[in-house]
Amino acid sequence: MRLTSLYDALSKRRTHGQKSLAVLLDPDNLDEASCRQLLELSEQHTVEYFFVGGSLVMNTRQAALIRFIKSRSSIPVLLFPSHSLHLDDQADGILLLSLISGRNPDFLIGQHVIAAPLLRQSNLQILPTGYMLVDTGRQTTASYISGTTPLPHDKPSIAACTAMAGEQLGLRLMYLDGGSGALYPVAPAMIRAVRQAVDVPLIVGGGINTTEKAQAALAAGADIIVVGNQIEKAPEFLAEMSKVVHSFNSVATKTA
Ligand SMILES: CC(C)=CCC/C(C)=C/CC/C(C)=C/CC/C(C)=C/COP(=O)(O)OP(=O)(O)O
Ligand SMILES: O=P(O)(O)OC[C@@H](O)CO
Ligand SMILES: [Mg+2]
Repeated sequence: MRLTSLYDALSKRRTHGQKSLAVLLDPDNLDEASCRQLLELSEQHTVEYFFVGGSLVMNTRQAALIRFIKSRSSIPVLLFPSHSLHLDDQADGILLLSLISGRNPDFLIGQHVIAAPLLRQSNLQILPTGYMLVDTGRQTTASYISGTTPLPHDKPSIAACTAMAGEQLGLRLMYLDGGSGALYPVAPAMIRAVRQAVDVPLIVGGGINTTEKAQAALAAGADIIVVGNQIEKAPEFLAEMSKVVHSFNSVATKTA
């Protein structure tokens, strides 16, 4: 299995306390003009990763979207797939999610069995990721589609034990996700508990739509924050998020 330069870079950043910004691009919501604008903004303001995916992917635009990004940007593209149908060799890597907050065997291992031979043949770098959906005020597409109950938002110890089990099973990243457009983001107490429970890099997303929410997630221990909806609504929010993440890094460097 390709465990990978992307993963090495990610863990090196974590070791050095360097935080990262991932911009989530949903093929269902992005036309070429908006994508072009986001690529321009990401040239002016540092973005470490593009995540590409959506809970449904109702059209065949994903391939064209990735081709468009790869022809114009050197920022790594990571697939964020909701299904084994959504593989695409043009991307650099894949967050190979196992939905460990749920008890649906299809999303714990079933989709992975179908994807395994295709992944073996592809050039995608594989990032095995413990994916935890967290209840953040309303049912999200991801929890509905996967038919799973998200983690209760005020039970950090359940999240910590879930992440611990995922790490013991060999997963190399953890992703705490409040879901697309969450009413409120994953609680800092939960992020802190997971951060203390495991050593692997921690991704946090869902409902990050203000500077304060981004700062709170980073201060609680997120290594990568993911922002989707708010950048779809207001592209200039990308610049704001880049500033938050990278000013956090410069403070960390100065105090190291
Ligand atoms: C093994 C492979 C290749 C796939 C399985 C992947 C698994 C286990 C997925 C977990 C369940 C799931 C449905 C995750 C959704 C992840 C995702 C792409 C979220 C982003 O989409 P949203 O933005 O939340 O949804 P909308 O499309 O509603 O905006
Ligand atoms: O779209 P938002 O709410 O930023 O969520 C991003 C992502 O974590 C959802 O899976
Ligand atoms: Mg979306």
